[in-house]
Amino acid sequence: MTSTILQPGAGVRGGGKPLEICVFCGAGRSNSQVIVDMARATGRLIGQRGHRLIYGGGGSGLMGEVAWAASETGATIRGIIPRFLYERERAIAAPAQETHLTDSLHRRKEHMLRGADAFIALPGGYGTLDEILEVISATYLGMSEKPLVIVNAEGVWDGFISLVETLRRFELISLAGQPTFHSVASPEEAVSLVERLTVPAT
Ligand SMILES: C/C(=C\CNc1ncnc2c1ncn2[C@@H]1O[C@H](COP(=O)(O)O)[C@@H](O)[C@H]1O)CO
Repeated sequence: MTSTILQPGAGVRGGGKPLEICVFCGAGRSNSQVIVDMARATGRLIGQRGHRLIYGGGGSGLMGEVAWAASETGATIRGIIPRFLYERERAIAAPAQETHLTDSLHRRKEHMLRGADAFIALPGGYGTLDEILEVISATYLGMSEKPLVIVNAEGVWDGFISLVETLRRFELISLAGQPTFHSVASPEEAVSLVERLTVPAT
């Protein structure tokens, strides 16, 4: 995908190029303040470092937290949401953004995968898990080289990471090829890693 060159004066701290960072996370809010804070920190960092947010378009739950924090720090936002979820996930309560309505969850994922330079996954439920697996599958099958960084806040992804390790140990997942995802402990590490691993097309 292509990314826009920054105008003079605008932009990414440290002189890098702005990235389209797609954040996957729960539509629910979580009962953990640590997780909510990490969602907000992720959105804030994306804005503070001059990147753009792509996300699921919701205005509530962790999705809403990421989007509002990104918006408050000046990020441009693209929300991609299926029509049937628009009301249920309170897209009306989301910050100003370019909203892209799709006909299905499948089309939403296609847009996210095509439009982003990199992916950050926060805690979430089935939907987040599904999005993580979509990116991992594309990387595993050699169809994508875009990095996926999982923020393992409160150890919510421990079970998933351990399952992948087990599948590798039994050689049910190939050990060859590039890693299909990275796991970090904090939003700061996630955004820094994404910046390091991503070379947007010019
Ligand atoms: C059983 C699995 C996936 C099936 N479920 C979903 N697939 C795709 N997207 C979904 C699914 N359930 C909810 N969503 C949407 O994803 C966003 C995050 O949801 P979360 O469940 O809170 O993480 C949200 O917009 C959901 O509506 C596993 O393969």
